Amino acid sequence: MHGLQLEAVSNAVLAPLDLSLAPGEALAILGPSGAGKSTLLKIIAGLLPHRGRVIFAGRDLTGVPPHARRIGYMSQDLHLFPHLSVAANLRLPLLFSGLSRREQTARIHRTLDLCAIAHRAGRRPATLSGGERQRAALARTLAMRPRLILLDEPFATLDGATKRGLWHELDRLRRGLGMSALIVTHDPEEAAALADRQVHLNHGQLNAAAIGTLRQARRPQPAAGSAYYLCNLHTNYAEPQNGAPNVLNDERR
Ligand SMILES: Nc1ncnc2c1ncn2[C@@H]1O[C@H](COP(=O)(O)OP(=O)(O)OP(=O)(O)O)[C@@H](O)[C@H]1O
Repeated sequence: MHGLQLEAVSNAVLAPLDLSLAPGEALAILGPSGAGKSTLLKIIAGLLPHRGRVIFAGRDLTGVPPHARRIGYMSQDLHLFPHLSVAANLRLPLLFSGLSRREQTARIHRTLDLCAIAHRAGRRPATLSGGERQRAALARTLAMRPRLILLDEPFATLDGATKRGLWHELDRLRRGLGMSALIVTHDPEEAAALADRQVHLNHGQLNAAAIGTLRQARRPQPAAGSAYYLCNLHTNYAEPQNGAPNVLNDERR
């Protein structure tokens, strides 16, 4: 099974960069404002033109529209539709999923439950607190059960206690659903809470010297005989052996 591979990806902001992400692995992207972190996520999500190749699960995504990438993307702005209820916001990505209406409804309720926001299913986003909106946006990102999620400063606007609670829940959910993640953050504590590895981006360039491992014990182990890679080397990993219960095993498709 393959994860994410970026091969010489570049645009006006980013210098050509190579990056690999193993299935089930979470990578934090740190760096100063204007470094190109959001730009990188938007390229992977299919929202910006670029040079080079984005390969996910063995498939070259060149020309593949965002909704067909099976990649969840949550921007800093959340982009919840204000005229729709929380539940209706979750239904939108599912319209492309091939699920029947009944299956969509079951998925929506299950996901709202998982994100502890089911009690706000009928509310419009403007009537929610900041933390509730973040949960709703996260639930929408997870509704289609993407194999990779791209989170751009997901909890930047929240207070410390709310943020820490959500870190824990997101980490549990991500592992339970077996998803990989790229998480843009300015906060080293958030990186440590959510990611297995981190990279630093500066002036559109990956800083290999600052690449580090955050969670040695929880990181997916390299396949026998393969060299552990950091930034520019590609290798195949074995499936993650994190021992986390798969809370949605029956839903993976
Ligand atoms: N639509 C755009 N048109 C022109 N320039 C842009 C556009 N979007 C971003 N940029 C520029 O690209 C550079 C990188 O922006 P990006 O949003 O990727 O940075 P970032 O690392 O995510 O910053 P921050 O941490 O402040 O969110 C910045 O100089 C920014 O001004």
